[in-house]
Amino acid sequence: MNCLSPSILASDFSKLGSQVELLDRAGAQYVHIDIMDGMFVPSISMGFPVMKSIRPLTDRIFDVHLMIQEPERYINEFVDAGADLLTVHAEACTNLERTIQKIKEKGIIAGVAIKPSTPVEQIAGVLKEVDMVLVMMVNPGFGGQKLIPGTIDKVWELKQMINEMGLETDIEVDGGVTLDNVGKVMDAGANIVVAGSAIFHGDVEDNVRQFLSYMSE
Ligand SMILES: O=C(CO)[C@@H](O)[C@H](O)COP(=O)(O)O
Ligand SMILES: [Fe+2]
Repeated sequence: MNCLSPSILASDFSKLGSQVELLDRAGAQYVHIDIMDGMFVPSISMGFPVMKSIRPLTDRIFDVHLMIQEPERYINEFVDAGADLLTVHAEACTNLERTIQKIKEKGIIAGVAIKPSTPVEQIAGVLKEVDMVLVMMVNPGFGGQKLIPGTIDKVWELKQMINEMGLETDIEVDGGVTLDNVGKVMDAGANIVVAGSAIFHGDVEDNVRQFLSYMSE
């Protein structure tokens, strides 16, 4: 199934609650929550209190993208804060297999993410264990960047690998996705689309609807 996951990093934080309600009303299936620790990536974004405060506002899937070093330290806390889907970076884990196992033991959806410079082969060993692979289309750390064209080939490559292994793993693309390039990334094999700055400008509800109608074609 194709799903849209608007990234609230690009939202107006002074009215975060009403913006999340708006995403829900417009039909976005996921809410993408970027967690940055100032170590794995240079920036610091938000944490448990923010997640807890918006959790009662929607039943949509909380798609939590952990850009933090050694994420295994905080899995329990993110689940308690309302995560439905936890994605950890392959580059950030001391023991990737154990981290994924720990997420799955909590009964939620498990994802693994790779940076643009990380080859898909690096996650071949955990593909059978995860529900989703997040392919970064920009270097993680900031919203509003331009999609790096070579990353689309990585999505193709990953899709092929998933098919060859007889799996049905979801592929999420994150960073620089707009209405102009969403067709290309979906043709390459992505079925979950993160969009931040392309959603949070002008009429947010209308932007969500435009993405959704494009993605259902
Ligand atoms: O994880 C990240 C950035 O590190 C993303 O989720 C961005 O927040 C997406 O924003 P846009 O590139 O769509 O503006
Ligand atoms: Fe993200």
